[in-house]
Amino acid sequence: MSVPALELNGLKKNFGKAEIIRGIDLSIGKAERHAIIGPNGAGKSTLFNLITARFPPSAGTVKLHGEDLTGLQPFEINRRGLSRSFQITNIFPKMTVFENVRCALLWAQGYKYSFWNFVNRSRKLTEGTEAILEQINLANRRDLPAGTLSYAEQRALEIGITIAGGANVIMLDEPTAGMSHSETDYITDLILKVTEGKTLIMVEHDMGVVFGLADRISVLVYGEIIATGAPEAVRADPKVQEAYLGAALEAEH
Ligand SMILES: Nc1ncnc2c1ncn2[C@@H]1O[C@H](COP(=O)(O)OP(=O)(O)OP(=O)(O)O)[C@@H](O)[C@H]1O
Repeated sequence: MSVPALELNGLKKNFGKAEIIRGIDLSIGKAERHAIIGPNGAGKSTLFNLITARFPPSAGTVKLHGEDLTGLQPFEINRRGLSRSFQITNIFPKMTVFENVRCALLWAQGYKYSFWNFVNRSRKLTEGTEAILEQINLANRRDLPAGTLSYAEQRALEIGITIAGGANVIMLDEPTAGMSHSETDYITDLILKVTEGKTLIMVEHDMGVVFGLADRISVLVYGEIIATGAPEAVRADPKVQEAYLGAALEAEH
């Protein structure tokens, strides 16, 4: 069997006496699209923060392509091919769309705040930026300040920033939160396109998006995964219906 893209073993997180993540084992394959769903407060964001080393775990390990990430800094994990977005919009509103993506590419390539003269001359960087703008359908918006884009376009830009470094494991935290139906469909198609051949790990509350995108789903309830499997198997699981999905699907209608 090939090495999983991401592997969690016995992962736990306590805040003080509160056990928030209570022993998670999960293996996510290469090029798999995996959704993590569950009620508010179940620990989904905390789990994301553990995987990306924003929080140190209280116990357990996270492995990326078989390599234990214990003790690494978030940027070191990023360099190993894992990139995440945040629930909050994370763009520079006064910079143009083009500059936002170029900046993300620069970071990915290890540049910091200097070298602007060099940057202007760097054809490779410009071409890389243009390729990402095409992928996220924002080529015709390239010279606008990012803050003037529509909400859905800003989220698309954020996805562009997340994929800019060429990571092969992409983590998206509620990518369609706050969107209309048409915006949600638009972003779902975009995610399918830009994660082709990559591993996607996504927290999402919109069940239409989850069932449209995910190869497998894990259901997190009170810090534990109560079910993992293909969408239809998870949907039919009585434990999942009782703990979450019954209410979540009803809320959609
Ligand atoms: N830094 C922290 N210190 C203490 N408690 C925290 C901290 N971060 C999260 N928690 C608690 O951990 C629990 C899980 O929170 P988390 O944000 O991970 O849930 P979630 O599943 O992402 O929720 P939502 O769907 O609402 O975003 C909550 O009870 C929260 O109050």
